[in-house]
Amino acid sequence: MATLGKDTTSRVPAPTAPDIARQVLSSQSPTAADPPIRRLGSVDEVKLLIVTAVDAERDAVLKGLSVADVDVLSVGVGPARAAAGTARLLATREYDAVINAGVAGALAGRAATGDIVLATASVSAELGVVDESGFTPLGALGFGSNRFDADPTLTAGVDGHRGEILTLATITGTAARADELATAYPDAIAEAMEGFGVATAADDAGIPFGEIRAISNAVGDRDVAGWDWEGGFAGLTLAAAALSRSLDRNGR
Ligand SMILES: O=C(O)c1cccc(C(=O)CC[C@H]2O[C@@H](n3cnc4c(=O)[nH]cnc43)[C@H](O)[C@@H]2O)c1
Repeated sequence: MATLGKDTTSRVPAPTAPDIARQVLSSQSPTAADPPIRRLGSVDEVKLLIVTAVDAERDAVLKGLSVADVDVLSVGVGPARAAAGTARLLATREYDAVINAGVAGALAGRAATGDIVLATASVSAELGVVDESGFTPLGALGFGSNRFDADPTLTAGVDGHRGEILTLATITGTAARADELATAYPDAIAEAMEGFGVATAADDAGIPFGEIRAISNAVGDRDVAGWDWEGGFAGLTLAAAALSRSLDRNGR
């Protein structure tokens, strides 16, 4: 006989791709009441700000850092959260420079999982107009710019692939779009979601900017379950350790 009411049998739905991504990243937007702040030096001495999207990235960076005078904070996923969160942080304390760090997708075999990628510039691949003739960046329309050059001295002590890093509010999930981006941006190595936002806040505050990423996946057909988060986080820790050594050498 059919039973009415709640089914108590164990039909647990399989986790979806977004579920998996959320589990791995445990993405939380910090609130004023709960700032995920860990200071490595005294507040008065802090000069470098490292911004990540999520706590897991922040923790991977902190694992590699051995110098004082650096704040590492997570501000949320996407360019809007990145810009707003970074602007808020830059307003609270005087920083000399800001670095955006996190995992990223590699474009068309231009880097491998775990590789470190250092931005020569952070480029918004979406800010502009799309019509029959294709995409025209906002800069070409006379409204500001789609790209911010990174300060090479900030990441000079870190080994990795150097090139443009694209920022998208929409993650690329098809091979066709990945090909389009690779063709449109021959100097781009990777895509992520925050660099241009952090760079915008840095530009507004008049301080230098850098972007350091470690590859967690290839950009293309959506396969979040196949992303190598741990490989990406491990790369991020290595990059932070190299950054630490160079800051140490510079007497920070
Ligand atoms: O595809 C999904 O359903 C999905 C749901 C929630 C979160 C995600 C993420 O991928 C979080 C992206 C996070 O990591 C950076 N990231 C890493 N790889 C890429 C990429 O190939 N394209 C864009 N962003 C990437 C990004 O900066 C975010 O902070 C997915």
